[in-house]
Amino acid sequence: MTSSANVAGDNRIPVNVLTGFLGSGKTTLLKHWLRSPQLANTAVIINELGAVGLDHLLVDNASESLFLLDNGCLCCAVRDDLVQSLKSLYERRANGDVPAFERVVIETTGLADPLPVLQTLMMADGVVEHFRADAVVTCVDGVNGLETLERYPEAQRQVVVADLLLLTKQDLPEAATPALQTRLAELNPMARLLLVSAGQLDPQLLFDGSLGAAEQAVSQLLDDTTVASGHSGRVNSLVLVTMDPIDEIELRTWLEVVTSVHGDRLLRIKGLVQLRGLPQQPMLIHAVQQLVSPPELLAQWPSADTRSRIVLIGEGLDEDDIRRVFRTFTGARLQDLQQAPLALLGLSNLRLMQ
Ligand SMILES: Nc1nc2c(ncn2[C@@H]2O[C@H](COP(=O)(O)OP(=O)(O)OP(=O)(O)O)[C@@H](O)[C@H]2O)c(=O)[nH]1
Repeated sequence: MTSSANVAGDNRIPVNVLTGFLGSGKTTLLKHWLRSPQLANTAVIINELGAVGLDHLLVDNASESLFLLDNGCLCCAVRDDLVQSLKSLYERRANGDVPAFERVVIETTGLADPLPVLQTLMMADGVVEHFRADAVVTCVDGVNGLETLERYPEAQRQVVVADLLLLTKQDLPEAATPALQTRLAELNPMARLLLVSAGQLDPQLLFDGSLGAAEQAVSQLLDDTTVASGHSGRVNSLVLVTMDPIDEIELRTWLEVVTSVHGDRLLRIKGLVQLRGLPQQPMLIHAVQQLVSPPELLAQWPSADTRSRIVLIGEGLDEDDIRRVFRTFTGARLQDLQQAPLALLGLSNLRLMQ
């Protein structure tokens, strides 16, 4: 089965699950895709870990159908909320409250096991009547991917369930492709594999019938007993929030220090930072394990909130220690968040936002 245009008599709205481990390039791909005319009528659901969702701010979706499911992992205790969200999305579409989208893309958290998400799409009452699971797209980090596959069962399951595997970051000299490709072919020989740089991939692929659909991938995963299941369970996240502007050099130094001190226990940093002397233009920072991306000055803040917000995800991160080191390097006073600052997997509330 392939995209809606090719499924005779099936008028249900196709849903693509976009998954991949932390920092593998999902949002980069999504941003690129949503600029293309083929995906102009696409509703997007972004599921994020951490007490402060940022990805939805960074995706400049031309349509108004962009939703954030934050603070919990779709595959865990909050699965019912995905059902409610899809039902509500469909009702709002029927009532003309949101544009008449023709496709949905769900970007999972980097730690999601995609199987329960797909099972929800395929079986939940109120969902299967209106939506059908289409191709699963999995990003695999071309730099860290091999090691990540060995360390994290989530990453393996994301690969096994894929119809399309995208090996990202091919522009980086650190990209270690051949061994990783061999491993991916072992885990999922059926999936199509493409090499990608900076999210540059034509979304026409979703429509042309060349990909499988999620059903195949799911049955493959259910049959495959060699793939480890579930969450590794050691991962936590925390967020640093401050109203104090931060010196750029101090910020860059802190980034180098925190990534090297915590080594491979630190999986992900992303944040928007208000620099001293530049109140109108936030700096976007990203690190994936020890690879720090060049910080990027954005033209403007994506929302009215101009506080610096930095999300860190890792294994057993000591929040007090990280806050102390951040204060030491930047001098910034950190806020205590109203919501629980440590958003453990699946324990927080899920909500639907526009
Ligand atoms: N050089 C290079 N950098 C990339 C590429 N794809 C993603 N990145 C960078 O990798 C970092 C993480 O990319 P994202 O697209 O945010 O990854 P993600 O999978 O959405 O991350 P999470 O939502 O945290 O799981 C960012 O700094 C991106 O700019 C690529 O193909 N080449």
